[in-house]
Amino acid sequence: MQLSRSQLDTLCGIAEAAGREIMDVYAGDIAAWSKDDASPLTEADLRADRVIREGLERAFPGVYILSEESSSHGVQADVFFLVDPLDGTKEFLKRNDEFTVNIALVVDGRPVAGVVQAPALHELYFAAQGLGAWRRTASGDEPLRTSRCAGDTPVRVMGSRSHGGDALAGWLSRLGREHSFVAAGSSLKFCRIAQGEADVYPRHGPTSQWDTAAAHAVLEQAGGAVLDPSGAPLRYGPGRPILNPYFMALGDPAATFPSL
Ligand SMILES: Nc1ncnc2c1ncn2[C@@H]1O[C@H](COP(=O)(O)O)[C@@H](OP(=O)(O)O)[C@H]1O
Ligand SMILES: [Mg+2]
Repeated sequence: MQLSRSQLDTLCGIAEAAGREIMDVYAGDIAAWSKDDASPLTEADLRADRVIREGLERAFPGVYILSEESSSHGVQADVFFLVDPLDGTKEFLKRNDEFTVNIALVVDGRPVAGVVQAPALHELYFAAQGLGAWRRTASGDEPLRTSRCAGDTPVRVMGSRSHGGDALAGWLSRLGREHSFVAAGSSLKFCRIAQGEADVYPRHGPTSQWDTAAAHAVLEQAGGAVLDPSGAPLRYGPGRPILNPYFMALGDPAATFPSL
């Protein structure tokens, strides 16, 4: 299944509708409670999830949806939507604007299309196989292309605002090259690489499939890659562990960096 341009526009519209729900909650007092894994949940996650599920069911009837906030488990599907209605809930609660709506289409384990919307930043990233990768702002749509990472230039490293730790510090010391470090919440880290503003995002901590799939599609279509510790592209599916392995997202697939 390959999306047409109008189907990709439909996915963008669904993400924007979810973003409006999130911003509605963001405008008021935000009540939060803890999920089983101790991560936070808010009314915004649930409202965005409902809008996305309704939108996808209407536009793509019969296609399975695996969402962080609502899923039937144990389903085997070669074609499915992988959804994180609000990635960066901690950033949302801290009110630093770095949270995103994420919708990916996965076919045979690969994210073939993805939409990442940052409603508070008024940025929309979208991509699909055969249609390229794009960033939409108030100024219009611009095509995304990653940067090449020459060996003699400083490396621009992206990392989590909320999760990092000793493993990241160790990796930076093994990098052995001049570098800058920029923190960002949620899947925006992949998007910054997709738009050529950063080179690499080494993730040494847990993430789930829905945290990465949509932005993975954007980065791949912009010329980058998301690799597991063996150097193979990260893969997705309801039959796989929901937790991703550690990974490295990079703009220049030919660049060499220390292993995770
Ligand atoms: N212990 C853990 N287990 C699983 N996922 C975790 C985790 N700690 C952080 N994450 C994931 O990392 C995401 C945030 O990443 P970052 O810190 O880079 O912004 C969270 O997304 P949510 O906000 O959707 O829960 C969460 O899914
Ligand atoms: Mg998430």
